Amino acid sequence: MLQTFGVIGAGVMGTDIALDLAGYGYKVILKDLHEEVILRAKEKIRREFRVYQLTQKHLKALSVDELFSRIVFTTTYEAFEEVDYIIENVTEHWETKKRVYSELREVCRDDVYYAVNTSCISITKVAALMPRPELVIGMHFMNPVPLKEMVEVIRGMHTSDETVSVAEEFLQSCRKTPVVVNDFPGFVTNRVLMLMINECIWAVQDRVSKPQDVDKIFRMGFGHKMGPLATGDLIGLDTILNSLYTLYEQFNDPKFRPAPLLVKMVDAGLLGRKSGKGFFEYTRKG
Ligand SMILES: NC(=O)c1ccc[n+]([C@@H]2O[C@H](COP(=O)([O-])OP(=O)(O)OC[C@H]3O[C@@H](n4cnc5c(N)ncnc54)[C@H](O)[C@@H]3O)[C@@H](O)[C@H]2O)c1
Repeated sequence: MLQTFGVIGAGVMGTDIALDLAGYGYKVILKDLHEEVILRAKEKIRREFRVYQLTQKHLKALSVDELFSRIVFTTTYEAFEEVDYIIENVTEHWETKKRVYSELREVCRDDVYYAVNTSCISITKVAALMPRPELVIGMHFMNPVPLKEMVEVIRGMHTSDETVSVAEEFLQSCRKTPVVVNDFPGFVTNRVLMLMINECIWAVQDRVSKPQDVDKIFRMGFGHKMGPLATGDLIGLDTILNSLYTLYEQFNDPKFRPAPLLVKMVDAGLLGRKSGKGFFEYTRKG
């Protein structure tokens, strides 16, 4: 039975996943590189827990202390021999992910499952780094995790049927709906979403329209809950850029070339919500 989850990376996704899993009674070890990131993660989980409690029935009866008693915050791999399942959420950058998997294979038991939370990186390529590639699967959570029911589950070339079943059962235990797809650049979600966000950025760059109006067209014209540029800010513009580079390289297709305005914004540190400013401004970072 899966009891303890190692959640690697305490950024936008890792913090929400730790909160969500702990809310469903799982023990979580949340690891990032630096103490300051861990402190920010604690603060974010505490803040967001109160917000999610308003709408999530299962969180209403839980106190913040109970939630925190289920999460170990750390910058080391010390307790990782007790981990049954890894959910990896480090930066969308191949060399960064590669380093993390080379560390995990040294510290985790042989029977541990690995869920790669990635926007576009190949699950098959990550699995090739591991001694048992059949235990590696893609788990593309939607943001914000506690509010989004659908999870795109990606079957790598070597992912076993048992690994898929275990992933589906675990997600259902957290009231998620898994949709299983095959490993291909960007899967279904980001093959389409990244193109759409990028094309909207090109439209702003070409002065066709302002960010507010681009998003208004999608919200009011197409009934989207959130416009593409606000979605880009929510995801993180650095993650959008890295995803576009990956799609561009893997498909070898110029339709994925990032808009120079996106590159410039990332260079300037305008990353969206996590930095306080992207296409729109936010009163609080994170
Ligand atoms: N942001 C989204 O909306 C979203 C949605 C679905 C999937 N994803 C994917 O999830 C992954 C994480 O995205 P994010 O938005 O949380 O990124 P982020 O930049 O907010 O956080 C990444 C975290 O990883 C940490 N990290 C880097 N190297 C590490 C290491 N060696 N060990 C431990 N931690 C390390 C960083 O310090 C940072 O805190 C990416 O692959 C991304 O493509 C993101």
